[in-house]
Amino acid sequence: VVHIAAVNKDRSFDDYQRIYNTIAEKIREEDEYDGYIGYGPILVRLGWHSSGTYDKNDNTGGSYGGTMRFKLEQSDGANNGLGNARAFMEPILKEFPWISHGDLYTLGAVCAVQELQGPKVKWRPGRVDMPEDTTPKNGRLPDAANGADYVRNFYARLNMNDREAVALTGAHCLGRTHLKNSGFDGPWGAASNSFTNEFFVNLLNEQWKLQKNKAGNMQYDSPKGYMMLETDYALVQDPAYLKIVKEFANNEGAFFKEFASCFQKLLENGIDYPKDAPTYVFKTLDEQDL
Ligand code: HEM
Ligand SMILES: Nc1c([N+](=O)[O-])cnc2ccccc12
Repeated sequence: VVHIAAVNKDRSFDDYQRIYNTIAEKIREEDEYDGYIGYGPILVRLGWHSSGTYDKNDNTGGSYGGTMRFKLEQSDGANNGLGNARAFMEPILKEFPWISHGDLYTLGAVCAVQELQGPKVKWRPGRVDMPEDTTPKNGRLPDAANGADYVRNFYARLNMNDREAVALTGAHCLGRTHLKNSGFDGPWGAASNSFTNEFFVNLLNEQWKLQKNKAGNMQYDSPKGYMMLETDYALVQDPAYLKIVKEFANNEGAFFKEFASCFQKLLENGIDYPKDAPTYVFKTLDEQDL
């Protein structure tokens, strides 16, 4: 399968910055969502899950076709709860009907990372909505009840190495798990809406206890009420991963640099960009004094 980015000559950087600003202002405005965590984290998850179906072996899945808009993909249990993110995006699609779903879902994720004080993430337009029958089968997204070998294998399918895998999982500094969505619970209090290297600091500094949660699923809990999934904790069980966790815990800049490049790579997996395709770095609201 080949997906060529369609360069829309009628649209400029300003058109996309206007969409960015609309999303960013809506995140700011609707701050009460999910116990005042806000929509940032779930918008990051929407962009990630739109892209996480990619398979490097046959170049299928990924963000290009915007197939997250179809009920088959939405019915994947791993996507439970993302209806809130899609509902957030509905009025944006109405106001800017010219943007593809793939471009919107990935732009929203980049906007959320930047507005939550994360690194600047480069973004390129050109994804084209594909028909429903191109939707990848369910089951391509990862399952949290696994260890390091599974994690390494999963990320390899997305063409991600150890450093990229650790950096991407660092997005678990945002938001939280919800029993009704995934059967995992918490963290309470610690759930944050600012993008930092705290996930790695927590992994190294907290006492973690593997226990059954009230849904009967295994998760790691800490005395402070933090939690880690088994696939999170795998990053300190595997010696190669642990080395990178320590680097990112001690050097937030190194984490930000790696995250910025591999998040863009994740959101663009499977897409061929013509040489005249533009690359955009959006300004935050703060940078525009908005
Ligand atoms: C092995 C890989 C991964 C697994 C098994 C995993 C699993 C999960 C689970 C079970 C949840 C809780 C969902 C809920 O109950 O609402 C979650 C939340 C989240 N994940 Fe991951 N994840 C993985 C990788 C990633 C990556 C690569 C990113 C982004 C780069 C990411 C971003 C997020 C965010 C932002 C949330 C919070 C969403 C919210 O607060 O509503 N995750 N993840
Ligand atoms: N906030 C989180 C943490 N944490 O340490 O705060 C750990 N793992 C998570 C997994 C999914 C979503 C949020 C998480």
